[in-house]
Amino acid sequence: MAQLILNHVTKNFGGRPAVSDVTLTVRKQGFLALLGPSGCGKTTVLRMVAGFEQPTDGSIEFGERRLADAVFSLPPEKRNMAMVFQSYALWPHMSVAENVGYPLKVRGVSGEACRRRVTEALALVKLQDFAERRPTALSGGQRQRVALARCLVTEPDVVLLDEPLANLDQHLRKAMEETFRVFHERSGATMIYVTHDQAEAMALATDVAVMAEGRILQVAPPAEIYARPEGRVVGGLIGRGSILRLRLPENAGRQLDWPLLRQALGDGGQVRAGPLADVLIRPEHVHRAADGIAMRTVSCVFEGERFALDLTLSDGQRLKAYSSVAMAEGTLAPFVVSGGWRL
Ligand SMILES: Nc1ncnc2c1ncn2[C@@H]1O[C@H](COP(=O)(O)OP(=O)(O)OP(=O)(O)O)[C@@H](O)[C@H]1O
Repeated sequence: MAQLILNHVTKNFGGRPAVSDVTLTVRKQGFLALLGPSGCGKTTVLRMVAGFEQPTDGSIEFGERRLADAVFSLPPEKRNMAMVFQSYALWPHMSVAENVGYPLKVRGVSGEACRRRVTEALALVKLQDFAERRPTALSGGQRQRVALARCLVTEPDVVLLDEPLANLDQHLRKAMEETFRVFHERSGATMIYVTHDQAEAMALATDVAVMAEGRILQVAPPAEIYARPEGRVVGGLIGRGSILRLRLPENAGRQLDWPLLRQALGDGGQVRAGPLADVLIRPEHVHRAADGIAMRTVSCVFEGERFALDLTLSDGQRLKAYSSVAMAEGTLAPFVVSGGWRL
């Protein structure tokens, strides 16, 4: 299977750019999550890949094959791709098996071959016992699994998922994430998954691309983008944390350790001369310890497995932390910050 490549792709609607100069390679059999705030152009990227929109500029290739550019666009049905929407788009008058088999019927596959592929696809999403039901007699999660099975049955090269879990509750989303993971492993398809839920993106993807205002800001594997985000927007969007304005020594690297942070965070900031920088601090790097810097607890919220603290520094900046024990609001206590990342 080939790589999917977007090469300086731009899409304007009525002269206004929805997508600007996007260059992106989705490695073969990769699972790319496209993440970003509402209106940043995620769906437009997906629709251009699927063939429902044509780029205003740039090109889209699948391996050696050009799918689209400003003057040419291969029709969607010739791209061997499948798209899954948040609305499921199932036919209510057909049974689950008929819904799943429909794309095969359109392609002229019938009889035993069709039945076998439908059974296999339903087994993959664990719905083999629901073949004769109507979609209306299924839960939201089951309907989404039917939509996945229908997409899988044609063995597409690329699967495009547009916020497929947006209509499901938190518990079901977790269960469906597992289904997507298995689906990706077994199908071997290249997948692009649009979401504005960063936790979902991190849990599922082999690579995360962050978009804002029509542009790609960073593409990296989940652990990499979490540890080393580029800039305030990505740093603020991925994971939890606080972005502080700190004065750092001229020669500071990007990965900041406690001795350096102690100087930068110390009463009023002991580093006087260096430039001001945005520093991302993850809550799991803030611990209560006797040799730390005094911080005041503003709020303490029980989150089940731990407490989430909101702390203030002496200069008024806020810092998030986790704690295994409750802290009374207003308490002044010493905390160590074991790591930070200069954005
Ligand atoms: N057919 C269209 N005609 C005009 N403008 C459009 C069209 N489709 C999208 N846009 C505009 O392009 C921009 C990007 O929209 P898009 O749907 O790609 O964003 P998104 O990141 O998927 O948002 P959301 O997360 O809310 O679905 C928006 O400003 C939107 O209003």
